[in-house]
Amino acid sequence: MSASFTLPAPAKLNRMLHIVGRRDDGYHELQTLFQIVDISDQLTLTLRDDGDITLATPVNGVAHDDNLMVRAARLLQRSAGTAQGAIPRAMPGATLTIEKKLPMGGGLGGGSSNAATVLLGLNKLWQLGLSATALAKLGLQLGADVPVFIYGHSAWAEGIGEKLTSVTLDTPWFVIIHPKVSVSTPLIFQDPELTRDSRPITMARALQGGASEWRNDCEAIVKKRYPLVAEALDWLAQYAPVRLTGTGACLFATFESEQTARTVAELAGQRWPTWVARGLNTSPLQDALGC
Ligand SMILES: C[C@](O)(CO)[C@H](O)COP(=O)(O)OP(=O)(O)OC[C@H]1O[C@@H](n2ccc(N)nc2=O)[C@H](O)[C@@H]1O
Ligand SMILES: Nc1ncnc2c1ncn2[C@@H]1O[C@H](COP(=O)(O)OP(=O)(O)OP(=O)(O)O)[C@@H](O)[C@H]1O
Repeated sequence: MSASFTLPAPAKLNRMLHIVGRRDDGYHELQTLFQIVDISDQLTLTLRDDGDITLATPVNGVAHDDNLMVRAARLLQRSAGTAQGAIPRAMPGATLTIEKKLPMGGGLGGGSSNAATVLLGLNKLWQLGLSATALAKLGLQLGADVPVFIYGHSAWAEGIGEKLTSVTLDTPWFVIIHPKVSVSTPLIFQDPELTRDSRPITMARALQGGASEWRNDCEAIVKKRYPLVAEALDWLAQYAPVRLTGTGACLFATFESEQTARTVAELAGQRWPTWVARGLNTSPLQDALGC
């Protein structure tokens, strides 16, 4: 057994996001198209036999025990160590390191993706043999976006983002910019002016796209509360159709040509942190794990 894995934790974009209701527990019912893109954090998971879970590379602003990587590892350890019907057993541990490239709280799902990579990677490193379904169920306890990274495919999502159907999307080039402001997901979802009553549509209709369907219902309120997002969006919209991903703050513009994307990214890069990314239909994580 290999004692160490280095694995990617890619970003996602919400190509569209509609809010169709609110549950009694405050969580929102969504309809969204997730697409994984080819920019990633890089994680290394190394086996240790003393049972400890340690993150050796602290992430700025996130306490060790709150880090979604550490929480994912401990959750898996607890759950596998006390599996129903099995004799409780001593579990191995892991040292985790991360090379963080994705912005935090940007709507690119970085934290959720880190958690998914830890769950899939340690499942293999610890030879647990848990199914993707079991790992996605565990992951959902950590964040609404974890399951899509566990399955690792473009997906139509409903519920709070956990009812996933694999789909195949076009794979354009994206220019992603971070308007240098942090948007709080809970605050946007609590905002009294948020649109929560979009009419549910079918997956087939969503896949046909079109300007009125491929919108993000969080966008108007995020623009209103965060003028820096509005400014960046209006700037980028000069060049191509632009949308917010998740609850922001990141914005993405869609291009058919890599060269045009790179030209616009160069201009954007003079004002904001900017990435050029290609849309994918399968995640580089699943490719690396040979799933
Ligand atoms: C907006 C999206 O990025 C779309 O992909 C996700 O749904 C957010 O996923 P996430 O960051 O993993 O969110 P979580 O950590 O699960 O939730 C953060 C907070 O956002 C709110 N929240 C989140 C997801 C959802 N469907 N409804 C909500 O109301 C809840 O107040 C929650 O406390
Ligand atoms: N490993 C981690 N990487 C990033 N954020 C983490 C991590 N662990 C915990 N967090 C916390 O989670 C918060 C959300 O981070 P994340 O990068 O997932 O946001 P996001 O891109 O907006 O995600 P989403 O699109 O799912 O809303 C961060 O502000 C941070 O406090």
